[in-house]
Amino acid sequence: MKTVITELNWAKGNEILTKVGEIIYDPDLWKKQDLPKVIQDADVLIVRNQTKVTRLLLQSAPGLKVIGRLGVGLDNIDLQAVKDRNIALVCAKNANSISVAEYVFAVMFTFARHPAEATVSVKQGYWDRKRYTGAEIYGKTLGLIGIGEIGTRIAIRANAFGMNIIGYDPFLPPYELATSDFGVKLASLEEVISCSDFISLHVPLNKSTRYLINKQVLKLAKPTAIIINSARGGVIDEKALYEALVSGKLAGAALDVLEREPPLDSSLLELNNIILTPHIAGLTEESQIKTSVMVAREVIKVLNGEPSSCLVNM
Ligand SMILES: NC(=O)C1=CN([C@@H]2O[C@H](COP(=O)(O)OP(=O)(O)OC[C@H]3O[C@@H](n4cnc5c(N)ncnc54)[C@H](O)[C@@H]3O)[C@@H](O)[C@H]2O)C=CC1
Ligand SMILES: O=C(O)CCC(=O)C(=O)O
Repeated sequence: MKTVITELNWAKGNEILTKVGEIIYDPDLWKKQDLPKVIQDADVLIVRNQTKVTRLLLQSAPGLKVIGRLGVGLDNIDLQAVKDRNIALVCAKNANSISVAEYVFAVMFTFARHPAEATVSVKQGYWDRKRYTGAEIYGKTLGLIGIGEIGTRIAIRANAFGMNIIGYDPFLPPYELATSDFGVKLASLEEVISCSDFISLHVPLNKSTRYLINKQVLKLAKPTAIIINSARGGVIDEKALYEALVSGKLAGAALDVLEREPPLDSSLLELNNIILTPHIAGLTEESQIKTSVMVAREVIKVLNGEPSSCLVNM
């Protein structure tokens, strides 16, 4: 069995795969011209979010049986092409949800208390306590757009901090709501945007969510609101976001994901009321060990014809 891993993976997962066959592991392979050649005799292809798994790329791997996704977002994979070829697709369901949830709290607290900025000012010799008067997140309203694996984990934690939680997710199966179990009051997109102090996005990027947060929607937000995007870049219209942040219609944004990664010359880079991180919300040591082991084990299960709870239904 030959497995090709085209992006960064943690050693534990690679060790499991090495025991059952040959592995080619090159964290930069996703951007190399010879990618199609390297995968031509592969049985398994393991990717993260940068490899573009197109119909054309799949054509260069006629014997491909399984694709493993070291994460959960599937927007870099042509799902129809995978289905047409009858290739199994497994993802690391849940493995990075806690890490993303904790990232959301990291940025909410950063906006509420400004620890990094205050550190800079102390190092510069200031002791300006009034300037760094913060705000509590207790009693504030958190609006969740998408209440799946990540959204629910955020809700559980937000409850512990005494936040009010509202959420928009039109695709939740009725039995799951029971979101009251997580303290989420369901509302329309418009209500969530207009009532929230913090708005956090947790939807996949697809046709229904591209530019879900656009100029019209942003107009509804409180001028004091902070928007957090750790889902996918295309979920927010970045031009509209820039205008809202510059004109004071929105107080701030934290973006872990962008339409173009890295952003290079984006006007968002000029802003002071923004936190920008390089797609690391789900990237912790713990989540990545879990991810690498989960994908390796589930890929092997699929190859052995055993059921896998990480198989993507297509
Ligand atoms: N920045 C990072 O490092 C990471 C980013 N992600 C992103 O977060 C996304 C969500 O991850 P999970 O919570 O694990 O996925 P999930 O599939 O468990 O939850 C997604 C939720 O979004 C809802 N949804 C779908 N379309 C919607 C729409 N138009 N409006 C409102 N809700 C909608 C679904 O019903 C579902 O409940 C991933 O697809 C991925 O793109 C995930 C992990 C790490
Ligand atoms: O794939 C990655 O490296 C980041 C995690 C992510 O975005 C995802 O799981 O969808």
